[in-house]
Amino acid sequence: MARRSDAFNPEGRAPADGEFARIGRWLLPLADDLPGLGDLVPRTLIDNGDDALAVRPAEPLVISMDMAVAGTHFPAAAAVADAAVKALRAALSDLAAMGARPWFYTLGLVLPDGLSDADWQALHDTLRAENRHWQVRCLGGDLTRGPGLVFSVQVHGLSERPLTRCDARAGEDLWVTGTLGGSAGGLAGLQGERPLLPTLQDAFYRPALPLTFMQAANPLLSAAIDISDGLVSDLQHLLSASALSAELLLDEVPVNPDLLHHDTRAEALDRALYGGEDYQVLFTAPPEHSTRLQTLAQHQAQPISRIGRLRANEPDQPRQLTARWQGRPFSLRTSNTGYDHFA
Ligand SMILES: Nc1ncnc2c1ncn2[C@@H]1O[C@H](COP(=O)(O)OP(=O)(O)OP(=O)(O)O)[C@@H](O)[C@H]1O
Ligand SMILES: Cc1ncc(C[n+]2csc(CCOP(=O)(O)O)c2C)c(N)n1
Ligand SMILES: [Mg+2]
Repeated sequence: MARRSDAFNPEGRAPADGEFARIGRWLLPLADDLPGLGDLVPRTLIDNGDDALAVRPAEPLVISMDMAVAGTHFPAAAAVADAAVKALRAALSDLAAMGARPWFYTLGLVLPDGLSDADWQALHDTLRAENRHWQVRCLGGDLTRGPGLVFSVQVHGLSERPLTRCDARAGEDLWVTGTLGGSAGGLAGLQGERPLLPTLQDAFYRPALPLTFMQAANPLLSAAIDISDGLVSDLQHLLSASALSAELLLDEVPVNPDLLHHDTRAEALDRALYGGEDYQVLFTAPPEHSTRLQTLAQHQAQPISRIGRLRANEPDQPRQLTARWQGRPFSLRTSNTGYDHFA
């Protein structure tokens, strides 16, 4: 039975709008049981509210941390609840890439002055809805005041067989989930560079993670990586880790169709290849699994596209990434190594 400290029952000891009261009112309840969580409920030994959490995982624990900073990962003017969803989904996407099932997360929050009760309520309600949607709970975290919004989300997942970036093999197919480029289109809209379509704004703030599909497909796959920096950049991470070359078939790349309201096909393809933050998963699998993968994807209404093939590196040659588009060789900007926070 988990032990729970009642240190956060302020009962007149702490100011009603102080740190402890806010944690008690808005954050601790995010650890509450959710209907339908079933055996995913962590067996906690020491619950949230103490100095630290203690848990006993029944399977290998898969851990990843992601930060989201106002002005860097989302516009400084973003609503706190929108930013929270993006931060949580970006973090959970690493569990999708590992083929792991989410267990719980911990949440570091830096909040600016002047957050209203309505903002807190929206933050709480949104995270509760996210928890229910992804079948996950927030079991702890940290809260401080600072000059702007920062989220630091550490996700904890479970998997008997976490997928890596380094186990792809020559001759296997390259696949990607969902559609690409929508998040970059949404960001361009939010920044006033093009009209803002609600579907693209959603692609930016609320990426549709392939979590369920990746858990079910895990036994059929050899390697995977989530697309945070951009398809070309993240594919190169996978190729480096697996010491392989690849050819991309650009006509098969699932460009978000809503981009075509305002982009040419070439502009939309560019966002799909280099935009990043779609938080879809690029994965590899032997060709003999392709029918099973397509059937599984259909059952789950999860779009997947086969976008290329892996091959061995030429002897004494560096890894190569080539592409074809509309019947012709297409020159990729392979020097585009994705979003670099310090370049
Ligand atoms: N401060 C740090 N201390 C130790 N290791 C770090 C630190 N920052 C990053 N790393 C490690 O570097 C690797 C790459 O980190 P990165 O944040 O780029 O992860 P990613 O999954 O490739 O991208 P994303 O964060 O967009 O999901 C990870 O394995 C991560 O654990
Ligand atoms: C305001 C604003 N400006 C630019 C971007 C674009 N951007 C920021 S981080 C990142 C890669 C993933 O980040 P990380 O490697 O930290 O996980 C990208 C494509 C944005 N989202 N918001
Ligand atoms: Mg990642």
